[in-house]
Amino acid sequence: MAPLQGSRAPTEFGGPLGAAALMLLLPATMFHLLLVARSGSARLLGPPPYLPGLEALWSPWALLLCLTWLGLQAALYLLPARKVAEGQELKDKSRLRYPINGFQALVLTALLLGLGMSAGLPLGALSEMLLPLAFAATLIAFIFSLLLYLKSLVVPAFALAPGGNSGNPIYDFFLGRELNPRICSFDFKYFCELRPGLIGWVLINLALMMQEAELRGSPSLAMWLVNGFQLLYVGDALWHEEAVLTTMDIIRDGFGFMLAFGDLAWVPFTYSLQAQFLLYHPQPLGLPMALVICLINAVGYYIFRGANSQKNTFRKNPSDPRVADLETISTATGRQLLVSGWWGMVRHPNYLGDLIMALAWSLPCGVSHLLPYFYLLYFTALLVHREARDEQQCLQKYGLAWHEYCRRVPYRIMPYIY
Ligand SMILES: NC(=O)C1=CN([C@@H]2O[C@H](COP(=O)(O)OP(=O)(O)OC[C@H]3O[C@@H](n4cnc5c(N)ncnc54)[C@H](OP(=O)(O)O)[C@@H]3O)[C@@H](O)[C@H]2O)C=CC1
Ligand SMILES: CC(C)CCC[C@@H](C)[C@H]1CC=C2C3=C(CC[C@@]21C)[C@@]1(C)CC[C@H](O)C(C)(C)[C@@H]1CC3
Repeated sequence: MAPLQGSRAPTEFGGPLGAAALMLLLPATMFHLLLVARSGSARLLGPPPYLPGLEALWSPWALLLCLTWLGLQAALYLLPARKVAEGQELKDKSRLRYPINGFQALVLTALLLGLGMSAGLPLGALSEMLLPLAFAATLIAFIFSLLLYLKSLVVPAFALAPGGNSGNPIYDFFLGRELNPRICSFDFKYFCELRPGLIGWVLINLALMMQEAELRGSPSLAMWLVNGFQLLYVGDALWHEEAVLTTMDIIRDGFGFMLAFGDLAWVPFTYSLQAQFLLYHPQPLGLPMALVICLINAVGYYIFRGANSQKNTFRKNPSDPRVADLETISTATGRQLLVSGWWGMVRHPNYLGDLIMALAWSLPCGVSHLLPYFYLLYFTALLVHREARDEQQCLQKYGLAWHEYCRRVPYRIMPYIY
């Protein structure tokens, strides 16, 4: 077993007790949302319409379907890539290599699906299987996290994540002990972060749209908007796949239950909540309102993409002409911090853009129910918490220079508000 030297006190996410609570609360919330979305009243805050028995949750076919999906995405991951990118420098000064072929996986999945559907594959039927599929995905995430935890016990200390190496098994199981678990060149965390869950999310959305077309003759305008916006988001993530290599999930967090469940179950089954709601609760949406919502999504996307690309370009090459004129602060580490452009507006402009898009994804569902706004509420909490975690890390990394950045750019996410 790897020694626990350098282990940190388990303080994030409320320590071991918080981690244990989240491991129960997150799957329970996901099942609550799935049940409520199809109920007549669709009340986010009320009790679930019924408690499903094991026969409604467990289906060997659903498990087989989930495993086939993971197998297909793993096979697409292993195909030759247009580029192989290097990750950030690790503790032992080495850099891992990652295939950049996520967008190719999305296109190939769409082609395979098109072929399947033209041969009579009833994609809409997937919408009837969401409960057993979510159960199977949760089961897979639990077993997978357990295997990852066991694997982490035999790796050298330098391979452990700074946060999930506290010595408390519950906390470490939740946060993840090993930073970059791999078998040969297959990187489990990088694979799960971007492919099965994100592509699965748009697949579920499409299935819900097909089902709506079957029930009502054609998909509603609201369903088109939700599908279009979220496809753009997923397509964008896979197109800019390399950028994920600098996120805290890849650089700092281990791969444990939080990310395994988040990637494989939470993302596909809760991020598709608006489309689930629309299938069972059709909402009228006029063209002028639809145009306003498209504009809100475009503004959000413009800020999100602009901010993320500006930082990535700057981090890759500060003398790139697109960022060379921006004002910066020097830090003791040799790295610089941007203080003008998007990063001079607030300290997390990318979060602001992401939140504006989240609003645009809920608005097509009208304002009669709170349920479709769950994503916006959850995402606000996630990003506020994430911002606090990142702030702490930047303070540790950059010290006085970070204080100076906070002085120059006082707002975190929303100008003049937060
Ligand atoms: N849809 C979803 O569920 C989720 C989406 N996201 C999205 O993922 C994206 C990535 O988010 P995340 O990884 O949290 O954080 P960021 O992309 O904001 O990265 C934060 C890092 O950027 C660097 N940085 C911060 N300020 C500056 C500056 N002024 N100049 C230069 N570099 C700076 C620091 O790292 P360093 O200095 O080491 O480079 C810091 O640690 C966001 O767009 C977010 O909205 C995130 C979580 C969930
Ligand atoms: C289940 C818990 C509440 C927490 C789980 C969090 C995860 C669901 C998210 C952590 C960071 C994520 C990112 C994306 C998806 C959600 C998770 C995995 C992301 C891939 C979405 C698309 C974006 O363009 C991105 C910037 C690539 C995102 C990276 C972070």
